[in-house]
Amino acid sequence: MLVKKLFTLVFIRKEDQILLGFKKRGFGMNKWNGFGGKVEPNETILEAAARELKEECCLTVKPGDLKNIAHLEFTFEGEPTLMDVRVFSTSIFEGTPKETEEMRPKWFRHEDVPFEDMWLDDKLWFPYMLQGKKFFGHFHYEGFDKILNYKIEELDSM
Ligand SMILES: Cc1cc(-c2ccco2)c2oc(N)nc2c1
Repeated sequence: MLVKKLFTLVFIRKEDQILLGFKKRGFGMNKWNGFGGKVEPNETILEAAARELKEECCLTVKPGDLKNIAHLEFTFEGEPTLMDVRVFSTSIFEGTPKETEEMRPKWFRHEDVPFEDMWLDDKLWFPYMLQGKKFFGHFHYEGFDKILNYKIEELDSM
C-alpha cells in the first residue's frame, strides 16, 4: 500500500516574474523549484509553507495570504511512496529573497523559466499556474528522470 507524505510548494509572484530557488542540497538538488518541504506534525500546511519559505529564502508571508492553487501527487514505479504536494502562491510578502544553505533564489520572467533544469513535470503544469488556473495533477515517475504517465485536471475551486 502507498505511504502518503505531505509537502508544500510555494511560488512567489511579482508583476510578470516568478521566484524560483536553485536547490543546493537534499531532495531535488540541482533543480530550480518553488520553496517548500515537509509538513511537521505540530503545524498546519499553511504554517509549514510559510516556515519553509522563510527558512529557504528569508521571505516572510502570512499563512492567510497563501492561495492554494494546485494539488500535485507524485508516485514512483516500484516504490510505496505517494508525495502529496500542496502548491501555494502569493504576491504579498515581506523582505528580499536571500541565498541560504538550502536555496539560491532568482526572479524569472515567465518566458525564461529554466525547465531544462527543473523537475520534468513542471513544463507540463506551469502553464496552468502561470495562467492563474487551479488544477490537480498526478505524475507517475520511473526513477527521477522519466514520467511513465500523468494526468492534469483543471478545478473550479480547491
Ligand atoms: C517528484 C517531485 C517532487 C517534488 C517536490 C518535492 C517537494 C516539493 O515538491 C516536485 O516539485 C516539482 N515542481 N516537481 C516535483 C516532482
